[in-house]
Amino acid sequence: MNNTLKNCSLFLVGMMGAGKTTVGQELAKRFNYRFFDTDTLIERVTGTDIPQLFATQGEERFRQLETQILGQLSAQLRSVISTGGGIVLKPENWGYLRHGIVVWLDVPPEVLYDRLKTDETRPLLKTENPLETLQKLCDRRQSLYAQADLHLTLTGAESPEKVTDTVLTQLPRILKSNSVHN
Ligand SMILES: Nc1ncnc2c1ncn2[C@@H]1O[C@H](COP(=O)(O)OP(=O)(O)OP(=O)(O)O)[C@@H](O)[C@H]1O
Ligand SMILES: O=C(O)C1=C[C@@H](O)[C@@H](O)[C@H](O)C1
Ligand SMILES: [Mg+2]
Repeated sequence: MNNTLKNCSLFLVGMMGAGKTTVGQELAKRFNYRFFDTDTLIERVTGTDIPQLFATQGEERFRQLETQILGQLSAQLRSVISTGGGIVLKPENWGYLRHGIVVWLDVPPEVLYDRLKTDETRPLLKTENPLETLQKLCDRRQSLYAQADLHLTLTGAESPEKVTDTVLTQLPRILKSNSVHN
């Protein structure tokens, strides 16, 4: 199992609520790799939670910190790295993501809404119509997430373990076709 990734790292991207943190932890366990989560690390270095950080310092500051943390993590080998939903927005972040294999967990906005409707920790969803916000964000980001090496189209009914199994099944094909990692 440890050789499956040829020692490089795996980055999970996708919308908020897609399961990056949940599935990332499971993947790290299966590989016996270290697990990092950019959102958690931002909270740790700032000593603030994400809603508070957005409220006091704004999204732009959050995005700067996100890029800094991603840059540091991109030097890690043998790690699974779950990112924040907006990591794909900055072109420079792709320079870092390209240090590993990038997997897009693509979950319909209706499912994301269902998972997050009672969750208070996503400041971008503090709108009058969070479902519509999710739909718009999905539309706007679609072509950015599509730069991932592996696109998993999910219904939302798959368990985190099942999503993990699917990633593991697909990885050999991705590694074969991705000469950077060979
Ligand atoms: N495959 C799944 N099936 C059912 N629920 C799930 C699944 N994956 C994640 N969840 C649930 O959805 C919620 C959001 O999951 P998670 O925090 O892993 O998403 P995320 O992609 O990391 O979001 P963010 O970008 O905001 O960090 C959590 O309550 C989690 O338990
Ligand atoms: O989709 C986004 O832009 C975000 C997703 C979360 O993971 C956090 O990074 C933050 O709430 C912003
Ligand atoms: Mg997360």
